[in-house]
Amino acid sequence: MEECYRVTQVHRDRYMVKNGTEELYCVLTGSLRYREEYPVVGDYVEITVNPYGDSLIRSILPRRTAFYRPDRGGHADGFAKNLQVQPLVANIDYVFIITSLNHDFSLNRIARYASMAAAGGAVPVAVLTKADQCPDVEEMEKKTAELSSQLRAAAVSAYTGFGLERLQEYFTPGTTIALLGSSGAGKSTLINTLAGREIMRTGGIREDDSKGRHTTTHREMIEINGVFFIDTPGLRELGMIAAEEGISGTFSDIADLISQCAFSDCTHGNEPGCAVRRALEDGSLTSERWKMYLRLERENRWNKITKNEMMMNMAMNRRKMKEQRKGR
Ligand SMILES: Nc1nc2c(ncn2[C@@H]2O[C@H](COP(=O)(O)OP(=O)(O)OP(=O)(O)O)[C@@H](O)[C@H]2O)c(=O)[nH]1
Ligand SMILES: [Zn+2]
Repeated sequence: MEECYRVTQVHRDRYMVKNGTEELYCVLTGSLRYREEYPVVGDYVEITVNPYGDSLIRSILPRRTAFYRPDRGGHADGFAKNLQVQPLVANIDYVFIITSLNHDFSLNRIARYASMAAAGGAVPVAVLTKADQCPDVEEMEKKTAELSSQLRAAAVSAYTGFGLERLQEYFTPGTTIALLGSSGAGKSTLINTLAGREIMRTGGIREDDSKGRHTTTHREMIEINGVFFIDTPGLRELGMIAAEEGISGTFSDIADLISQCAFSDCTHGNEPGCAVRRALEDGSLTSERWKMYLRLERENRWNKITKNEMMMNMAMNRRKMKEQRKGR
């Protein structure tokens, strides 16, 4: 009997799938393994139910949207290509970028996550938590929304209930929401508040740096009143690396300008016919936005270099260890 299920958990080589209230463990068919097609949380899969043991995932249905692992350029070419197209979660409608309105707040990080979300086809929503700890909530929300026309922003407080009603529009049954945010941002508290009960364990926060401890218990996709929330370790481990494609999505205005520069390798310095400089001069591009674009681009490049260096260091260490073993 073949039926359509949704992947709720991914383990080393077993998958938890769910259909309504029925939950099953599955393994992959040989042909999926052969083609290296692996399901991710949120995927819809066709399975053959085995009442006596693990059921069998026969195929993965086409993904409507996905959130992709950020660009890992800098690795060997073939490897990098694989990583670039590797989805972390699938079939999500919204990505909630959860950032607390205390000193951990970073417009840069929100812009980066928003780029990645949009690149995979989902709508990014910046959920600014702990509004009760911030004196100028409206200002922060405005600044956030101004990052990109694709981005929405809502400041909330799970403690006072402030702003929570603004999230209601996302909670129509059948909607899937991926949660992104650093540890301590308030993901679990928000989910528990919405659910009206403790679904995820919340943790205290270290006073010194406002970074939380990793306290969320390992549940990858949970359903609250027909809405699916995805919170996977994969999403949690996301570094601050943004896909270049995503950056040019959020900064599509700047990408347009750059394409209009007279020289294709324009550095936007003193070249004649530089569309970026023209826009900066006539005020259609603010220097603030341009600087933010440059910073993101620089960090992206920096990440690549350090990744590359890291690989080289690892190779060197392996060689050293081998030599030491031989020496002994
Ligand atoms: N002032 C204030 N504190 C909050 C709010 N929401 C959560 N917190 C506190 O922030 C800390 C971290 O919250 P969590 O919900 O555990 O954060 P998390 O993002 O799930 O963290 P991890 O599970 O580590 O990823 C806890 O001490 C919460 O009590 C809020 O709206 N206002
Ligand atoms: Zn230029």
